[in-house]
Amino acid sequence: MAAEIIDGKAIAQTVLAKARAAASAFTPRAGRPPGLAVVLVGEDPASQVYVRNKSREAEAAGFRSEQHNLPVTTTEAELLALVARLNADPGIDGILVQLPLPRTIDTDRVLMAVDPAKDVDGFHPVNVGLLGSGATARALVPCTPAGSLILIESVLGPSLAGKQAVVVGRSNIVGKPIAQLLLQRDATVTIAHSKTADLAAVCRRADVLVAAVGRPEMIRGDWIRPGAVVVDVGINRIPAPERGEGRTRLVGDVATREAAEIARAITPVPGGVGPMTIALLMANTVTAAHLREGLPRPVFGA
Ligand SMILES: NC(=O)C1=CN([C@@H]2O[C@H](COP(=O)(O)OP(=O)(O)OC[C@H]3O[C@@H](n4cnc5c(N)ncnc54)[C@H](OP(=O)(O)O)[C@@H]3O)[C@@H](O)[C@H]2O)C=CC1
Ligand SMILES: Nc1nc(=O)c2c([nH]1)NC[C@@H]1CN(c3ccc(C(=O)N[C@@H](CCC(=O)O)C(=O)O)cc3)C=[N+]21
Repeated sequence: MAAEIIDGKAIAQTVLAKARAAASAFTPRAGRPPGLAVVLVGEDPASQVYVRNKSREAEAAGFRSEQHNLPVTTTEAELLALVARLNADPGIDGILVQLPLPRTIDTDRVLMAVDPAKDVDGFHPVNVGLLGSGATARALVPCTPAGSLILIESVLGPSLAGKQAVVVGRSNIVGKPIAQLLLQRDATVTIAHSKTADLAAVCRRADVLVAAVGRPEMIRGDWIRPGAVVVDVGINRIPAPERGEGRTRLVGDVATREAAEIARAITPVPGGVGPMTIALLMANTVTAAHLREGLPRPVFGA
């Protein structure tokens, strides 16, 4: 039996509709729209595409939207000065510094300089700590993990009690926060990584399998537990000579076609987690705006 293909694009649209509605109720109450500033250092073409999509969505949601494109030669001091200016701007609720930053810049120092109340990526240690201690009512939760959870919820509902969840990948921006969210929903969580022995066997235990590795189609069909829900966070651009000379295509970390023979449900790439990430950025910006104005936190889940 073929798996349900979880439609991340459609579910992202429902989140975006809620974010737009919350923004249009917020604007007259606060006397200003929610504001989002996206900062890009350098000219990585993939980052340019993502940043442009983020700014476009922010405008469609009725936000004040700023995009700051800085040259690759920008110093850490210059970037910190921009962050300080955005922190001090009362009309800016969300600050996103696109990663990766050039190697000449200390990423942690920049992420720690963002006002935690404006940290719509959820990368500041204050928000990491709030998430880890279960204080999610006040935390800004990272976009990709929050979006992944909504996709899981669309199949299994809010409770993961009794389920085994396996997250492959332990990065601070994806793997670890996803594991925290799954734990909070009462899943029994395993975090696997490059030093894990017999990864295939670990994955085979998963009722919920999240792949956040960055290795094209590494996770094969026979690693999937029959009936599992599979979330493929990976975004890998690989050569696609069948599409013509020099062409490429996007694939995830899971061999989707193989896995779909075994799984209950699976997210596609593209059209799965990626669109959710952008939608949750808009949701987090509206949330930050409400919290900063002392208004009740809006709800964006399924
Ligand atoms: N859809 C979206 O919106 C987003 C997608 N992504 C994508 O998700 C993927 C992961 O991103 P990110 O977390 O930032 O990546 P990182 O490179 O920071 O982390 C990758 C993780 O995978 C682990 N890993 C690497 N190779 C293996 C292996 N052979 N077996 C098991 N584990 C392995 C690493 O282990 P170790 O810690 O031991 O090195 C590490 O924990 C990428 O493809 C990225 O493009 C990222 C952000 C958003
Ligand atoms: N501070 C910061 N925050 C981030 O959230 C962040 C970041 N830095 N750096 C890079 C990663 C990657 N990321 C993606 C967002 C959207 C898609 C997305 O929309 N993907 C589409 C396809 C897009 C395409 O065709 O290229 C999809 O999967 O359907 C993908 C990846 C956010 N990231």
